[in-house]
Amino acid sequence: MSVTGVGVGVGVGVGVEQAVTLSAVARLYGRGERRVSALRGVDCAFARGSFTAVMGPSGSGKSTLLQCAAGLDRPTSGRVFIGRTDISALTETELTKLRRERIGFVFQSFNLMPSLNARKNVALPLRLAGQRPGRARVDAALRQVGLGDRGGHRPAELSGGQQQRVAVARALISRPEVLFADEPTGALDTHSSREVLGLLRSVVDQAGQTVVMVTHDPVAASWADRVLFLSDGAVHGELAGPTVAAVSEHLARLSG
Ligand SMILES: Nc1ncnc2c1ncn2[C@@H]1O[C@H](COP(=O)(O)OP(=O)(O)OP(=O)(O)O)[C@@H](O)[C@H]1O
Repeated sequence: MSVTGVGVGVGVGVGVEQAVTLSAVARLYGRGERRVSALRGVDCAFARGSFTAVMGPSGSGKSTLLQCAAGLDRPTSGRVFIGRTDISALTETELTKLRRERIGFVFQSFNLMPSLNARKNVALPLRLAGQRPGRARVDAALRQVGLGDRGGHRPAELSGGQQQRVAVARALISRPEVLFADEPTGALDTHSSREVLGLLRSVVDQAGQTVVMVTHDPVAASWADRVLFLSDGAVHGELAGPTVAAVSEHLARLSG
């Protein structure tokens, strides 16, 4: 099958070069008069080893797109591929396994377990999958995010930026192909945001993983290779090599 649309190129198929592909993805919520079309037949793809920001006005469908792409939500129609795997065709059990092994997710609110120290938080996804990760592996993940000396600290003993970096280490411990991040810097100050964005950049540049990040912030988006714009549940253009000014201008046009 072939996928067309912004950022994909006419006739480009679901190939090894794409980490994630959405084909005619629609997501309806509610019934009758309360029916909402959060996504209206979105076609897009995210290349392996790329960093994409997804932007758009409030309610344009950004979080829904991320949730469907990450297998956390199911589209009403259309298909989602992680690599060449059609995740729309998987059972819940298969999808859970795929999410554990091939996908990482980072949320705005960190979602760390308050009673566990950083090391235990990072190890948690592997433990839930029935593995017992060695101390060396967990410490290496914490070192990767610059927190090699904070493994024994609980979330309350860490700054917001450090907590988000623990969340990134937790998402990366399974060495996922794709890291999805929904407003990862939304709760952070400028300095901590820069640390987290630098980390996401290095995940792409040094580890060759793929990052897809929803953000409202043109500065955060300027760290990406590409910005994909959504408006009213559909893709409305993209920018390669985004600058803060170009992103702001495009957003103003979409909102205006
Ligand atoms: N569980 C749900 N039930 C009903 N409607 C929903 C649900 N989730 C999202 N929606 C609706 O779908 C549309 C898209 O929502 P979504 O959260 O994807 O937008 P967004 O671009 O991420 O918004 P924001 O920037 O405000 O976070 C909105 O109109 C929203 O109200």
